[in-house]
Amino acid sequence: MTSTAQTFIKMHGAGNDFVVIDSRHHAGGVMTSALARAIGDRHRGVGFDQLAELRAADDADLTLDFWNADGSRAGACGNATRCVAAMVMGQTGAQKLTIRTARGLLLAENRDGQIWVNMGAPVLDWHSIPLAHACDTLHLPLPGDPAGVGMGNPHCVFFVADADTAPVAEHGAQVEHDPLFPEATNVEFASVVAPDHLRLRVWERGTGITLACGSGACATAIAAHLRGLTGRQVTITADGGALMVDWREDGVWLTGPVATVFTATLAAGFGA
Ligand SMILES: N[C@H](CCC[C@H](N)C(=O)O)C(=O)O
Repeated sequence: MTSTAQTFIKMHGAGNDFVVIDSRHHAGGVMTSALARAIGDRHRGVGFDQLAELRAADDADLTLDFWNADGSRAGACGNATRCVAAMVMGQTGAQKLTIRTARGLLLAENRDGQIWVNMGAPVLDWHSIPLAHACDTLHLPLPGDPAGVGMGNPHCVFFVADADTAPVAEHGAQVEHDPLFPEATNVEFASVVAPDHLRLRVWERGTGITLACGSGACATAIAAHLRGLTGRQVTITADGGALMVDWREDGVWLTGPVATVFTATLAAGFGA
């Protein structure tokens, strides 16, 4: 891939930014951890919170794989899924898409121009989040009484009086690698604005502070509802914009703004 120029699309969903690479014509895809890390370098590469690679799928409209800026893989990325779904729907005119991801088959729907993605059922058992040992996942044995929720990736959600003053960088970096999370974790700091409105700031595993996180918004909405703080439909005000989460019987639906920034080509030999 490094000998021929590689085209990519820069997109963001509520400021959570992505490099999207369309490898549907390359069986198996082209991305590697080292190349993702090189592209993800905001000084020497392009920069992104996640890189999303599209690949062909036998049993779905497309396959999506996600990488973090440090070159690690992410099992889920709600905002990139929304962005890619909007892009492909724009190309083909499809109103619905099935998307194969590491967490299973997801459904995206265009409802009056708004792209919704069903992120699947939340994971609430300790073993599958995964946690290192059995515990009450709604009240993890950590200072600050966070909740643990899996959305195809692990989330540790702290409810705080005011998310705006939460020590996201310091506390987030520390909790990300707490031994309770054998695969590390994304970390959310949320405060309740109203029974249908949360304020959220996020520290993402493998990336750091981001302006929004779709799976984090879903995990936060689930934890808030299970703790009796909110209903099943919430608006989540992240630093980069507002996301909406609707926990229905068939899964956790997510929507929010989508933007295409530019299309460009990596210089031949980049990352070699
Ligand atoms: N921004 C993404 C989540 C990335 C999660 C990733 N940092 C991980 O390692 O799980 C989202 O919109 O859901």
